[in-house]
Amino acid sequence: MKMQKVHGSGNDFFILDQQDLDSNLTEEQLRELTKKVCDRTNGLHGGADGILYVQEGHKDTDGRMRVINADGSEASMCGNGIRTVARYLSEKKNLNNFKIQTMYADLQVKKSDDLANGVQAYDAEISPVSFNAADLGMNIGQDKLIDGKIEKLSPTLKFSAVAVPNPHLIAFVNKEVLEGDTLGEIASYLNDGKNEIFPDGVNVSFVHILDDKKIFVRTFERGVGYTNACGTAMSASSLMYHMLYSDQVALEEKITVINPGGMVNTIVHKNQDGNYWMSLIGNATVVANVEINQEKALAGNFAGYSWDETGEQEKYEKFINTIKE
Ligand SMILES: N[C@@H](CCC[C@H](N)C(=O)O)C(=O)O
Repeated sequence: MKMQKVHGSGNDFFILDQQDLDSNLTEEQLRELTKKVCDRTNGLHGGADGILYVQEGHKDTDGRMRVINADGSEASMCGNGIRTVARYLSEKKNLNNFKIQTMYADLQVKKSDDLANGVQAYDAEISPVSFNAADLGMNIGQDKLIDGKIEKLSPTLKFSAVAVPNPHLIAFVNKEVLEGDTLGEIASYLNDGKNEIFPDGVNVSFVHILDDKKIFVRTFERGVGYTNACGTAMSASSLMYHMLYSDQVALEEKITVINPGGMVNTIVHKNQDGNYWMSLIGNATVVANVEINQEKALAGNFAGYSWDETGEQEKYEKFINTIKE
């Protein structure tokens, strides 16, 4: 069974095309395979943040992406991942500008200019956007939360909750809080499977404004934990940056988003019916082409797997070093 090891901003995944399966997978087997392959300790070549499962899409699209988190839970969307799936389908079907079917929307994707030599980039639509508690799976006694307190979580921090369409809880913080333990403490509680605020969990991000139109986003993801980056979180954070700091960034203006794994650019749009959507532009790096035995992998046995590196990771790291200078 073939797979690709990929990443967007260091948020890493295995792309698994249903057409490359040795035999069909049940839903339970897909979840179990993901947990085994992505395990950071005993998984495949250092594991991953999840599996991006690629299937044929319905007639208005050129493919379908399902997002399986490292813990086996399924998410409605993956911003870093859809850029890598866009590249995979672009190269498989010789496309440049097309739509990918996701759980709640068919999303436009297109190839973007390379970020540097050997660092390919794609532009992905992030939508739909909702602030409604029902769409967020949020129970706080009110329908929306925009720059408001949740006393049970923090006496001081102010949060915004937005679904893009997966759920995100976002707070703007200073550098000290950004780098501290509070994010992990709050996110671990909200993803414990028992709390009443987000019973289905939520991706939690702390955002620090670095400069005009430049932010740093650190994310603890539902179903994964801390990741190098979360594309939907960076998009949601960009939207809240525009809404709460509109003097710094207007609609249609490019925002530079830095994260522990690299960077992306985002643009916040508002369409004629008043709904927001974002463009998420960033790398789509193929680290290696992989071959494993599917039956053995389901048992967590990766003996004899092949790992054929593309050389792109070295070029990505060289690019990132120029960003961090
Ligand atoms: N890292 C992804 C988001 C993956 C799903 C998320 N953990 C969730 O459960 O909603 C991204 O780049 O958006």
